Amino acid sequence: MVKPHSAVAVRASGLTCAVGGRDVVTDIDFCVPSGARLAIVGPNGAGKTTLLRTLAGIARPARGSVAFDGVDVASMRTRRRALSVAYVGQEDQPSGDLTVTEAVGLGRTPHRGPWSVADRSDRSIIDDALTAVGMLAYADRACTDLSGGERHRVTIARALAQCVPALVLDEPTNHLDAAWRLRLMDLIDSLPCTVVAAVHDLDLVLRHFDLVAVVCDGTLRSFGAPVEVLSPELVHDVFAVRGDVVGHPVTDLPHLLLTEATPFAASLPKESP
Ligand SMILES: Nc1ncnc2c1ncn2[C@@H]1O[C@H](COP(=O)(O)OP(=O)(O)OP(=O)(O)O)[C@@H](O)[C@H]1O
Repeated sequence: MVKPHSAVAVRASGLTCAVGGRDVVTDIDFCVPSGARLAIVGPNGAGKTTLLRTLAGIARPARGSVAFDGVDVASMRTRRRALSVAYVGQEDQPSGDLTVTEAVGLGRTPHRGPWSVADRSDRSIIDDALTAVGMLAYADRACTDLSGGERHRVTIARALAQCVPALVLDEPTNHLDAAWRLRLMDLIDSLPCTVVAAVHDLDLVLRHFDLVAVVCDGTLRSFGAPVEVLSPELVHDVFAVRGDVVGHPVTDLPHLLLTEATPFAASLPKESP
């Protein structure tokens, strides 16, 4: 099993994130305790990716700051940042020219000195990461010869091999089939690091995350425990759907059922006479 280094607390303070010269989310304040899992939810275009990229230090904040255990991410040198946080984007793909092992091995780069090659410990971590995502049997295959879901699992494995105290994942279940969606969530549950992930499936948020941040209309609409935040009223206001928490008939665990989306056409401007 891959053992990321110890977890960090992630704090956003007065954070405003911009893309294309436009502020997308403003004045975000929250703290994710060390080792906790935060889901970021919101409608399409709400600014989740923009916020995640800023949290991971890939984009600079327009205003405010992000700190890992009190250290400003924007002040970190590239290597220090790569030892602190791994980011997997929504559509990130391993480079086509590499084998699966080589692509996952990129996660070990920040841990090595210049000109050094992967040692036995690196190879063991790479194998563990591939095992965790069910891709060890594909280790010698070219990444070009993989399906979309398999490539995505390799990208997740690269982040696991980075062995960092914070993982930032944009839609981690993208491209995955039903079993791998659940396996990946169980894997994320088992990691000792802090996890921040944008997630569209609110039912997964309810069952797998300690905290949820709802981003809507450019602000942090709500933050807290999923079972408290994802009320029918909020789900209706933010997502324009009906959301009911119901007990699973076999396990009795709470699940969020989404039904009755407000027709989109109803919110289009009427044609003038
Ligand atoms: N490169 C860009 N230049 C200008 N505007 C952009 C750019 N990328 C995204 N945007 C806009 O910024 C806003 C936030 O985009 P972002 O990708 O952060 O949303 P999101 O919540 O992750 O959406 P989704 O759920 O669809 O993935 C959107 O209105 C989007 O159209």
